[in-house]
Amino acid sequence: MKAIRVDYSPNINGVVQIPGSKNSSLALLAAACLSDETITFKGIPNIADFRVICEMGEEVGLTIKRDLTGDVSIDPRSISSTDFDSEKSSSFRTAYYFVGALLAKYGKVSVGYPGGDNFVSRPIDQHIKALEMMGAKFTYHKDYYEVEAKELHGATIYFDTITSGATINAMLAAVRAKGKTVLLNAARDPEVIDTAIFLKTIGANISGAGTDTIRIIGVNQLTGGTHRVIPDRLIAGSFLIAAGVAGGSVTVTDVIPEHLGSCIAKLEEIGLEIDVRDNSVTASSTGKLFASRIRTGMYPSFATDLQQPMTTLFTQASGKSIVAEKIYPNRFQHVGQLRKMGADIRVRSGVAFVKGKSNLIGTTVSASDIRAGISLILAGMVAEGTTYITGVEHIERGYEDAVNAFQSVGVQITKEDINYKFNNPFYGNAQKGC
Ligand SMILES: CC(=O)N[C@H]1[C@@H](OP(=O)(O)OP(=O)(O)OC[C@H]2O[C@@H](n3ccc(=O)[nH]c3=O)[C@H](O)[C@@H]2O)O[C@H](CO)[C@@H](O)[C@@H]1O
Ligand SMILES: C=C(OP(=O)(O)O)C(=O)O
Repeated sequence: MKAIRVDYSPNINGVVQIPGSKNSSLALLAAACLSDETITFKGIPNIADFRVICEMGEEVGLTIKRDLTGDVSIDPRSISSTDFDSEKSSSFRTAYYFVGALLAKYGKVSVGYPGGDNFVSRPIDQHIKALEMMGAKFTYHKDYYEVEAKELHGATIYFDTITSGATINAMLAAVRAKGKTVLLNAARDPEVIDTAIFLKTIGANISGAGTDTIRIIGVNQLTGGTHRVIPDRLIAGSFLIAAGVAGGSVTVTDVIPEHLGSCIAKLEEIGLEIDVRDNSVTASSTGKLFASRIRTGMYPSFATDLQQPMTTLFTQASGKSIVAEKIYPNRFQHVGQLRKMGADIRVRSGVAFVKGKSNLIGTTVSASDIRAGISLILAGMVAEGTTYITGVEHIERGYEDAVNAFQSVGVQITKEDINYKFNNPFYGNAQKGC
């Protein structure tokens, strides 16, 4: 079994170059299929989700190639089928974007049910509602669903809840649909804007992305083009939080600081010194960490994907902190693992009450999802002794090389095969039973 090993690493220091955003990349890879020519993307991270999309795409004739410079080219002209393998398409979250992107052109798409990080409930009713209002018909099977539309038409769609996924999916479907689509109560996330900017580059008629009303007028043809993916604000935020947990100073470069607004403001409140430049942000500890509260929300509110690393930071702040998780009220799988390391956290009805400062102790813990994994790496940096984190495959869905990135700021971290350690009495620190 692979595990990430983290040894006590106080006072981290260094610079991390932030890669392209996973969440934008997942939307863009599907959006490219709307084109009638070849698309080139710069900055798509080589994460597990990308690799599975390449495999899934290859099976239906969708050619996705990465060249030696890291650029990814996609040629949608060779698509010969729109029946995606259900197992592969269920191994990540966003296979549903291929429905939105391919439906107008091909009239029928089948994919597996969405996978990705499991927060108990992640409905897709707003995706279904939007596509049905545009004329799509869903048929549900045990492991996959089929979506058909003789002709997709524009519609005025009001989202009952703000959702980045359904906003992007409806936008993809509307680009080649007949007539005008208006999306009301749309998500304003940077990834929505990035997808819209790319689509406009290749000829889509979209206005209003970044506001809560997006208008799309369907077009018949889209050209090729080149687009650079926006930087991953969630990786950047996690490294800034890391400086608070371990102490020291971390600079994240190649970022769009505006995307980190709520995170930066919170870190300042908690006691970190933040220096914002044109395309970099530095977080430095001041030796003080104040207890605080966060309430997650859709952009520009505090991102749910930074809630888990922030919870680790609160374990190191003296006093009582409160974490209200409003997007995924069950996104607290990391809490049990942090408690195993000595954290004092209670969860009630979607709210975590964190009492700090706790002296954490290294042990074997398990990452249930990407950000839970990151929160455990951060905890391992200040825990006494050694922490082993299993569930590495979850972390690798979102990070190309988390170990290398954390090493670059001085964290003592490696990826190891831990089976032999469990069976070897000389490795007393590696405990079983995660
Ligand atoms: C690949 C990707 O981009 N993943 C991100 C995306 O997920 P994802 O796109 O799945 O999340 P959404 O923005 O859609 O979800 C926001 C909220 O809307 C709810 N909802 C969503 C769709 C729907 O049909 N019905 C519904 O009720 C969700 O349960 C959640 O409470 O945004 C989440 C919220 O910022 C992030 O945690 C994920 O990292
Ligand atoms: C929840 C996440 O990812 P996904 O939506 O891909 O499962 C995440 O990136 O934290």
